[in-house]
Amino acid sequence: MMKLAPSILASDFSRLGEVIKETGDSDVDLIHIDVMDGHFVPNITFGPDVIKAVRSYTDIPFDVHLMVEEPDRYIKQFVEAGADIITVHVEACKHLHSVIQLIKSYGVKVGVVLNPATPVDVVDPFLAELDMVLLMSVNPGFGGQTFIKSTLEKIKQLRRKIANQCLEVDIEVDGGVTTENVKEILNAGANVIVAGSAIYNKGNISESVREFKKHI
Ligand SMILES: O=C(CO)[C@@H](O)[C@H](O)COP(=O)(O)O
Repeated sequence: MMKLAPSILASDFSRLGEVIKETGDSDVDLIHIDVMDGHFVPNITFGPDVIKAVRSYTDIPFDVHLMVEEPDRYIKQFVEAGADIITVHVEACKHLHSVIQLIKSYGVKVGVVLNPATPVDVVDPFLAELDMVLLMSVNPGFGGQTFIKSTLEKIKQLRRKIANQCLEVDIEVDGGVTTENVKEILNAGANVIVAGSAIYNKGNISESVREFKKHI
């Protein structure tokens, strides 16, 4: 089952509440929220207070992608703000397994994120403990970049690992996904698609979602 997670990074921040409502009222499965700290990535976005402020605008699950150094310092705040799934970068955690355990201890879903240069094998020791692996298909920090093609091979490798262990771990792909390449990404084995510019740069959100889904 393919899931669509629009990334609000590309949306109009001056009307964030309405954007969340309009997105939630469209045919989407998750709302992808990019949290950037200006250290792990060279950009700054929003923190838990902003997420808390918009949480009541929809019931659609919030998929919170922490591009933050040592994210364990903030997990509790993001859970309290209303995150349903929290993903952390393997490159940003000093003690990755303890961060996974910490997130699970709050009863929310957990995922790890791999940058384009990080090999898929890093998930081997704890794949069975995860709900999702997010493969970045651009270097994190900004929307509107071009999809890195080598991600397709990483998706296939990861799908094989998940199938070999008979697990039900989602593979999410984030960065440069468009109506032109989404089919190839799904065929490689991804089942959760993040799309920012492809959804929010075209005016009406529901129409963009409907149009995007025609290509799946
Ligand atoms: O996390 C990130 C960027 O760091 C992504 O979520 C982007 O926001 C995706 O945007 P598009 O590439 O779809 O415009």
